[in-house]
Formats: sequence, structure tokens, C-alpha cells
Amino acid sequence: MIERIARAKLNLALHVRARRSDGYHAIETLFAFVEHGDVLRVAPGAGRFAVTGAFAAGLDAEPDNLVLRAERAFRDRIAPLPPLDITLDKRLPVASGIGGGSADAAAMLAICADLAGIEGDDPRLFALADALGSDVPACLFGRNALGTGRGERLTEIAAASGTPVLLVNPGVPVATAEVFARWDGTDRGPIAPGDLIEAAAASRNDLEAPARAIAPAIGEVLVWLASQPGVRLARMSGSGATCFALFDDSAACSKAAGIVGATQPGWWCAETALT
Ligand SMILES: C[C@@](CO)(OP(=O)(O)O)[C@H](O)COP(=O)(O)OP(=O)(O)OC[C@H]1O[C@@H](n2ccc(N)nc2=O)[C@H](O)[C@@H]1O
Ligand SMILES: Nc1ncnc2c1ncn2[C@@H]1O[C@H](COP(=O)(O)OP(=O)(O)O)[C@@H](O)[C@H]1O
Repeated sequence: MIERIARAKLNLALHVRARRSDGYHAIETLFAFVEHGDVLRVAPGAGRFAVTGAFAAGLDAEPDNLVLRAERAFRDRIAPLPPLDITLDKRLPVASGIGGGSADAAAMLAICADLAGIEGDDPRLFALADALGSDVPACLFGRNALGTGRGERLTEIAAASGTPVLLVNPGVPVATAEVFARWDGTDRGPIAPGDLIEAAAASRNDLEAPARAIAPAIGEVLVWLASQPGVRLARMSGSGATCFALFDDSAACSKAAGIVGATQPGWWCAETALT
């Protein structure tokens, strides 16, 4: 059995630069990853697929799980595989700006490559990832990176491993396409220079305003996170609604997590760290 954590992706900053003629937007984003994620378990078997975990119900209406799309694409375009039994332990909220589906797809591609004896950095895997979604190449790469293009062009940047992170989601799913569609068309300039945290702190998430217009609860989360002692940076990730706070130390992060647990029954929260 192969087990892999499909780690949540964060956009420490996300600048939207232009609308493209293909329906996507040109972006610049600082991708980072946290320890927390979904768990994918795969073993040779009878072709069964099961979803368990706190957010399994969020995928009940999903006709074509990204895990199965990734598996199918691998079999069709790269190499045959024996029938597989797959279990996805869905620990990340669905459609929430932390790329759970993209991370699951990338983890499945990596497992398929492993089973077929193909290197994890094979360009053919990245081509499949690119076809599955804008965030899937970054999740397959799995390391901090500046993403450009529609997010698929990646340049590695040095990590800030171990930085304590609190993830908070107000319990409202937000559709990525709708958030991009509400972007006001103003190019507010590139990502700031500097190391990962410096660059992030001096940059923005241009999707925050359109996401807050759809889900005002995002604003409540951000105000609350920013007011917690020891917070270095509080921001929304991706197209929302999950927000994150980077903390100076893990005690401050744990304290804030405890307060969310005790006072905000509708908010999902995970205490974790940058990889
Ligand atoms: C906003 C980001 C930031 O990392 O993350 P999430 O909020 O999804 O986590 C990503 O760009 C999302 O990537 P992903 O979730 O893979 O989206 P895709 O399936 O490629 O695209 C879904 C839809 O979002 C819009 N889209 C996506 C990416 C992009 N650069 N421009 C866009 O306009 C398009 O309308 C597209 O049809
Ligand atoms: N394994 C999966 N996990 C999450 N979402 C999935 C999965 N497979 C398909 N989807 C679909 O992909 C969409 C985006 O999911 P997700 O990656 O969680 O969003 P985001 O990148 O905004 O966090 C969801 O609306 C869901 O219907």
C-alpha cells in the first residue's frame, strides 16, 4: 500500500495581472505548502474508490473526482497500471482556496508514477498536471515557488519551513471561476521582491475583494486573525474562503486555534506549519 499526504497549498500572495483571451487570468503567486492535507491510500486491488473523512460529504455531488481523473489520464497517456483500490481521506474543505482537489490529483499522479517506475519529475507528469488544473503543477512540484502564467509556470524559492500556520475557513464554499469573474480588471502591479515571507508581507491577494463580495464571512475571519497576538501575516488563500495566519511561534498559533475551537463552531480550523 502506498500512502501520500496531499498537502494543502497556500497562496501567500496572489496578484491578478490581466484577463487572457482563453478565459483564464494571468497571475503571479507565491505558492507555499503546509504539513496538513488529505491522505491518499492506494493498493493493487479491484478498482474500488472510497472517500472518507470530515469533508467526504462535500464530494457526494462530484461526478468525476480529480483523483480518478488523474489516474485515468496517467493510464491513457503514460503507462498501464494494474487495477487499484483507492481511499481518499478528505481532511481539507472542498472548494476553499487551499487546492485540496489539486493536491489530491497531484498526489495520485505521483503515486501512479511510483507504481509504474517513472521519475516524479518526468515532464510528461507535469503536462498531465497542467491539463487537470492551473494549481496541479504547483502541487506536483510541492515546493515553494513563484507561479506565473495561469499559475503553471514555476520558479522555486527558498522555504520558510516550520513557520507556524493557522488555517481558518468560515464554512462557505466559494467557486474559483466566480471569484475571478468578479475581479475588477485593475492590474495593481507585480509581487514584491524579497524572501518568501518578506515578499508575501509586501504583496496582496487581489482575489480577496471579489471573494469577500460573495462571502462576507471572509472579512470576519481576516479581522479576527489579524488581531491575534503573535501574527506576522493574515491573508486569504487563493480564491477563498480559507484564510491563513503565519505566527511568530507555535504557542501563539495554538492559543489562537484554541479560541477558534471554543468560540466559533461554524469555522473550520487547522493548526499546522509551512513545509
Ligand atoms: C485561484 C487559485 C490560485 O492558486 O487557487 P484556488 O482558489 O482554486 O485554490 C488557482 O489559480 C485556481 O486553480 P484551479 O483551482 O486549478 O483552477 P482551474 O480548474 O484551472 O480553473 C477554474 C476556473 O478558474 C478560473 N481561472 C483559474 C486560474 C486562472 N489563472 N485564471 C482563471 O480565470 C477560470 O474561470 C477557470 O475556468
Ligand atoms: N478530490 C477532490 N477534492 C476536492 N474537490 C474536488 C475533488 N475532485 C473534484 N473536485 C471538484 O473540484 C472543485 C475545486 O476543488 P478544490 O481543489 O478543493 O478547490 P480549491 O482549489 O478552491 O481549494 C470542487 O468544487 C470539487 O467539486
